Amino acid sequence: MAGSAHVVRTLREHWYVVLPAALLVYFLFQRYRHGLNRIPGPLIRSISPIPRLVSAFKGRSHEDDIRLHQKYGQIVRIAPNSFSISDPAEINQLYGLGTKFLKSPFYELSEAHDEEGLIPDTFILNDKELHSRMKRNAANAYSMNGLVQMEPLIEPVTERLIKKLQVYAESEKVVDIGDIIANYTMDAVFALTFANDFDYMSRGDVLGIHKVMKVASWYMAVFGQVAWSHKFLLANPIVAGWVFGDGGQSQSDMMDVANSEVQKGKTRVSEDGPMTFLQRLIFNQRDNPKSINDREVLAHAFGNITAGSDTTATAIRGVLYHLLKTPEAYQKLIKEIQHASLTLPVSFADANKVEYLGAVIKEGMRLHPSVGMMLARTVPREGAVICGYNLPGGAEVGLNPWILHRNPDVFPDPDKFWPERWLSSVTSEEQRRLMNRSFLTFGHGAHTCSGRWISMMEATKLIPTLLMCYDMELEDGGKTYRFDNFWFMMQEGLRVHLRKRTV
Ligand code: HEM
Repeated sequence: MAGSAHVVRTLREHWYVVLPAALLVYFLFQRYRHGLNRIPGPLIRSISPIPRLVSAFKGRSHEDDIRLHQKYGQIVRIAPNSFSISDPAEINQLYGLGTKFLKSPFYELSEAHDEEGLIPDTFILNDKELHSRMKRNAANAYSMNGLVQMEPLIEPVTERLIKKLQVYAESEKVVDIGDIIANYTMDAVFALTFANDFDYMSRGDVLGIHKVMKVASWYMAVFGQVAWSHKFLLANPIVAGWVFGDGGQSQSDMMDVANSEVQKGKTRVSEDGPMTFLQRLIFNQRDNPKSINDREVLAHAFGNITAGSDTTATAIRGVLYHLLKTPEAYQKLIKEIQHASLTLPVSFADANKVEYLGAVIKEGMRLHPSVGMMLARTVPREGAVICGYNLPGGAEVGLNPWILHRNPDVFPDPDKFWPERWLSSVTSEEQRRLMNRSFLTFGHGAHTCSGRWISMMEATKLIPTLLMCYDMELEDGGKTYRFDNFWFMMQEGLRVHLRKRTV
């Protein structure tokens, strides 16, 4: 006892030697364990997660990561245990249908719990069996047939949008169309999921969802870099309650809308005609009660709201901004829309046939994917070879859509908004196949976005609708448009002049 007390006293007295020595051992361990020092990247990133945390905190990590990839190549050690990949050849290994790479602890920061435990949101599920069952039990609601039945539910929302914009066009006032689009996509996803919306376009963020999403995505982007910290932060119910409150009135308002739609689904007889997402799930439950339980029905429905509103708004804003910044593309698209003789309300089936519209939307989503950080996965226990390097089990790896979409080997002149690159008359089939394989806006494989066709439908209907009603011009050439990267690349300041279109 006396001996160990003496050691402790000596260490304490010589702290100025002991502390730096301990830090040095820690840094050396971080850098050299499993031979990870061979993987390219800045020295500072290999010994501490703090530089990565700072980069994420500033909201510019996509710019830092692009510079790192330009300097170090297709695999970069961006933190001691985290590796960013930019080689499309690795997409299948990381994300393909049979992949052994699970979602990394980064995603634990968006887990939510209720009295029964973890809410089964497919976005965060690492339990493969439950994840596959959840994907299956809602597959028909997200399918093309499901879309056809949901499409009419969006029309009244679009009508309200056009009326609202009309006021700005008549008064010749500049409008922040980006803000209005965020409220439009919220109303639209509520309408197609529950048949009812909360008129965000007139009343603003009445349920507080935009605010919660902003805080949640900031939290995920920053603290996700040190995911172990989550258990001391929002994973603690007291801290979470202090930050988000108890949901109160908003939660009960949403539950009222959901319960009423569930009741309608239970008493509905025919499957024909317009049908909400929620009613489709209730039909599935009626057909096969074991395939989906009540909790799963609601997890899917509320998941649509959080996963499908801001993401779609970000994508549509990105497409519009780049289109308005590129007069040749803008003029060409207007001509193509006129040539196709589309009529209001624009149907998805008709608009989908306008090849150049599809190319514009895809190009906008390429240049501005809604997610700007890597889709992080954990290397399986047995380890893996990635970009020619051995990575140990437990390492975090991923591809970032923002970076991959700027890979000049896949997308020549990558910073240019050039919709023509997607056309078969311009780009070879082989190159387009590579581009399509590398298009990560909606993720890939096992966890690919369930709602991608819903958002494609919204964009494909809305962009021509806006162009058919208005001539649009960016205020000051788009100087007020900006965005930060907090997982979502949400923009601000998409301000435009609107004029009613006469021809
Ligand atoms: C342009 C709009 C959208 C974008 C860019 C987008 C993007 C993504 C991405 C990148 C993922 C995969 C994340 C990962 O692998 O880590 C994802 C997953 C998901 N998205 Fe979307 N999304 C969009 C719209 C929607 C909509 C409208 C819905 C529903 C109505 C939706 C529902 C989901 C769901 C449920 C998942 C989880 C799927 C799974 O993990 O199996 N998304 N989304």
